[in-house]
Amino acid sequence: MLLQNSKPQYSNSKILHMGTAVEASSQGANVSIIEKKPAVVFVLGGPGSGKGTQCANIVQQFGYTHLSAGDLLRAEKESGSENGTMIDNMIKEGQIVPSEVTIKLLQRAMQESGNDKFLIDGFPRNEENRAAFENVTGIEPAFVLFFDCPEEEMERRLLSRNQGRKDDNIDTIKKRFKVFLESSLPVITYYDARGKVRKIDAARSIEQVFESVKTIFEPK
Ligand SMILES: Nc1ncnc2c1ncn2[C@@H]1O[C@H](COP(=O)(O)OP(=O)(O)OP(=O)(O)O)[C@@H](O)[C@H]1O
Ligand SMILES: Nc1ccn([C@H]2C[C@H](O)[C@@H](COP(=O)(O)O)O2)c(=O)n1
Repeated sequence: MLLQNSKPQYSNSKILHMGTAVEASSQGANVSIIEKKPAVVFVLGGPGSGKGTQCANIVQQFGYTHLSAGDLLRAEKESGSENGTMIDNMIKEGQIVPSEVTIKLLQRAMQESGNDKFLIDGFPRNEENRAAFENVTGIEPAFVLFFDCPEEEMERRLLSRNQGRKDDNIDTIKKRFKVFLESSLPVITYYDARGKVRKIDAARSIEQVFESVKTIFEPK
């Protein structure tokens, strides 16, 4: 098993129901994104492991659309949605928002993008996210990009991120680490058992990490 043999930093170790498919609006065709069988890469790793940073590089070089589940949830909260208070509370506590909410946001963003290849960053975050996405969309990821990074390094990065995020404080960071270990790592283990995990040593410079990432996306 990849996660066990290659000394991971952590060793302990939901978009459309065909019936609820969102119809294309801005792209002209009334075809749901799911029917187009998009390529999906899940981008996972602990808080601060560098997922967003590397996704920006992948977008530039390989033409994917980057969808950050966290960014979509923050934008939904800011939009004054009826779920705003719930989302805000969950984020402050480092907890995971119910799959139904996150999947709807991902579904809409995929539909509106017009693209057919997606980096889904920070999702699935737990078994409920994973199973619901699969059930609702029928989509299996092409692979899972896993950024493996020690907690101390992730903590350093988050505390100096300086983007005004409410959850980048030490109390919430500790809660996020706990949720990552208890709920998110099992999802990575699930995909690893199916040969889908591409693990990257994320404790290096941004440039070094991207060199490794490129080898995964470049055509063989
Ligand atoms: N390889 C790296 N070396 C040093 N700093 C990095 C590296 N990668 C990202 N950073 C910095 O660390 C911080 C966290 O990175 P980023 O936002 O990409 O992480 P993330 O995994 O998306 O975090 P989250 O899950 O909290 O959204 C940012 O300030 C970023 O500039
Ligand atoms: N699938 C997800 C992704 C994110 N969230 C919430 C909880 C996270 O702590 C927060 C920030 O996510 P990040 O930007 O760090 O990826 O957003 C969630 O509930 N479900």
